[in-house]
Amino acid sequence: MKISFLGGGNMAAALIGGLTDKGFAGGALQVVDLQAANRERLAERFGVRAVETVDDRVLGCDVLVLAVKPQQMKEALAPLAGRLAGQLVVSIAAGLRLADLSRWLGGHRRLVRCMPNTPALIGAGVTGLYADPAVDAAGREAAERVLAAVGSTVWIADEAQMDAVTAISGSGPAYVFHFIEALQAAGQGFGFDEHTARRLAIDTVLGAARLAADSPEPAAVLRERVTSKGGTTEAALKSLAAAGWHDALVAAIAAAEARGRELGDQLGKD
Ligand SMILES: NC(=O)C1=CN([C@@H]2O[C@H](COP(=O)(O)OP(=O)(O)OC[C@H]3O[C@@H](n4cnc5c(N)ncnc54)[C@H](OP(=O)(O)O)[C@@H]3O)[C@@H](O)[C@H]2O)C=CC1
Ligand SMILES: O=C(O)[C@@H]1CCC=N1
Repeated sequence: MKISFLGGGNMAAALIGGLTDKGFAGGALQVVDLQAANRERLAERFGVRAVETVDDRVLGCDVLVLAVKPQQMKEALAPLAGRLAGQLVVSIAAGLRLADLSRWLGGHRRLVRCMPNTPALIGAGVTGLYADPAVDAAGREAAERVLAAVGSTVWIADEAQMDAVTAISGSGPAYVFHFIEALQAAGQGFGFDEHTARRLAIDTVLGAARLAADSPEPAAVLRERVTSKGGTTEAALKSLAAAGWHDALVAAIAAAEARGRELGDQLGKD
């Protein structure tokens, strides 16, 4: 399968890294990016062909992944309008709706909207996918093959819910990294050196996530098992509750979802 990427930034690099790790040959992958530094890094690291503008070789792919920022998409797609035929187009852009992408592409309908996340780089991503009803089973399978190579996949029945996927799992790694930062900073505040504090923080998150993934029990039960009556965890959780931590996190995720819808509304007007 030949895959071209329009945009070679953070997320494209994560996907390309994950795909080459999984045995996709760098020679079957191409990237278009405006930044020479990105092109050089991707070509050197993964052996992909990296070019500044779309050419016939880029268009001669089976799957074209749209990986520019939502605000850059309309302009980036202009040179492609009317030049696509059988290629499956997979957009990873937050907010942008298939109807708008299709219009900007001159009516192309072999379109799948998906939302991966950066752990794709190590094959540990999760991606939500939604296909235009015009996409056949082979098109859905091709999209799934690309994204399943870099983690788990979930098909979403209603395109409107893609903004919620974006808010939970697309942006989600940032919330977890923020949590790790706080755990590590607290450790360093207690006088641990950076390495020790980092290990304590990261291995805690890793272990807890693996336990949650392997356990048939809900996270709430696992949390209660850590929380001895009158103990240290109870003290910490009371402090978090007093600070409104749970509600703040839920509100933050709602803000991300709303921003996705807003991007779709604003950018789709053009
Ligand atoms: N980062 C993440 O965790 C995730 C991101 N996404 C989505 O992925 C997309 C890319 O995000 P991200 O990788 O973070 O963004 P980046 O800004 O890192 O990457 C986008 C790249 O595309 C380049 N570019 C802009 N216009 C064009 C063009 N016309 N032709 C070719 N290349 C172009 C940009 O160059 P320049 O810098 O000059 O503009 C930049 O290097 C977004 O739509 C985002 O919503 C989805 C899931 C997770
Ligand atoms: O922050 C963003 O808009 C993108 C989409 C999901 C993760 N990063």
